[in-house]
Amino acid sequence: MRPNKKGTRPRTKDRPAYDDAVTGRIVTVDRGRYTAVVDEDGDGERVVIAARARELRRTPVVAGDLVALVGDLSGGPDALARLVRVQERRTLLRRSADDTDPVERAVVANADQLVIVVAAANPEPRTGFIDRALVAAYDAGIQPILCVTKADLKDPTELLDNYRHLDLPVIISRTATDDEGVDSTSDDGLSARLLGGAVNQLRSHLDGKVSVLLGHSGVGKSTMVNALTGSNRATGGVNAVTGRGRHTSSSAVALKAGDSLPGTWIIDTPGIRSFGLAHVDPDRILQAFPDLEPGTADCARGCRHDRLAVKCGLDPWVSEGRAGVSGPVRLASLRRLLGSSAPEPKGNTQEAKELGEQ
Ligand SMILES: Nc1nc2c(ncn2[C@@H]2O[C@H](COP(=O)(O)OP(=O)(O)OP(=O)(O)O)[C@@H](O)[C@H]2O)c(=O)[nH]1
Ligand SMILES: [Zn+2]
Repeated sequence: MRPNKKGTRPRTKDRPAYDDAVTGRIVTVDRGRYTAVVDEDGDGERVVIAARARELRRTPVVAGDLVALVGDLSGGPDALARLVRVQERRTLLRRSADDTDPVERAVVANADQLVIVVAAANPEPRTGFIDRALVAAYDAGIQPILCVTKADLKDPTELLDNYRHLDLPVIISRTATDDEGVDSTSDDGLSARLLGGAVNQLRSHLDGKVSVLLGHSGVGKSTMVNALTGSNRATGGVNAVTGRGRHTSSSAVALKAGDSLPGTWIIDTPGIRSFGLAHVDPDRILQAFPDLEPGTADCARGCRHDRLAVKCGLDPWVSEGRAGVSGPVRLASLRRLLGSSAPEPKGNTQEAKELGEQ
């Protein structure tokens, strides 16, 4: 019998088409296991654990990714599905380990917003950290939002002066003493009563969107996340499985916010404290400083605008006050970022490493 050529040929050359695949959203990745939500906001919403198909071995899959799943999609305790495809990403937040590391790492896929959380005091806010996060957000095409916590400890006006020129929504949070407050508990079990108005303001920014929260340890991030997601966590479902209580790795975790529109996700990034920017083009860094950018019009061609630049147009731009009172601080910040993404002059490697910690 002659073999039927057509019938034995695989559906595509290298891999089957998986017509029966179901779409899931990755909520976290832990030691080769991918936790996804399928039938999101539907009656059959459930958590499915999957392993990556062999042909995807080299493709990074991160929180926020939309993926195709086949196999056992029941969501039962021992069920293991197979992750066979990653959908094209709308956005991809990336970092490199430090500014000298050319390997870029995917952090979160398909985020709409990056909420940069800093405390007004305790710990002291670092503009270097905010600036790095802004560059990473702009580079990824993600809208940044600045959330300043602990405004009860210190007035954040001076900090915020640095960012007045940016199209940057700012939310100022603090504790409340009266019944306007929302009680919340941090992941370490410390309780705080946050000003309800600030929590609601942040909530309205997050509604219907996928938002990444980024902040140093101790700024009050988990207190805020729990204030936003609390009621939903308590009812179980997705968060009973993906809540940080059971989560041991330091990778990003997507959480559903309680009482919010469908499609609202908060992605917490417990292990990420700094953003190396080795992967970002210096021109993109400059774009994160729209208060300074026009000052480069008079630069010589090829000017790097960094601390070694001669006759850089940014120097008169700032000294003439055209970038406002915060101009000198902003220029110093820009130059730190440019200096560390550009090829380092010899002998400065240590400094670049330290700046990576900012
Ligand atoms: N004064 C004041 N304290 C706050 C505020 N928000 C949170 N805290 C307290 O700050 C401490 C740290 O808060 P966490 O929510 O644990 O901070 P975190 O950013 O999640 O820190 P890690 O869990 O280490 O990542 C806790 O004692 C909170 O109760 C605030 O607005 N004002
Ligand atoms: Zn210049």
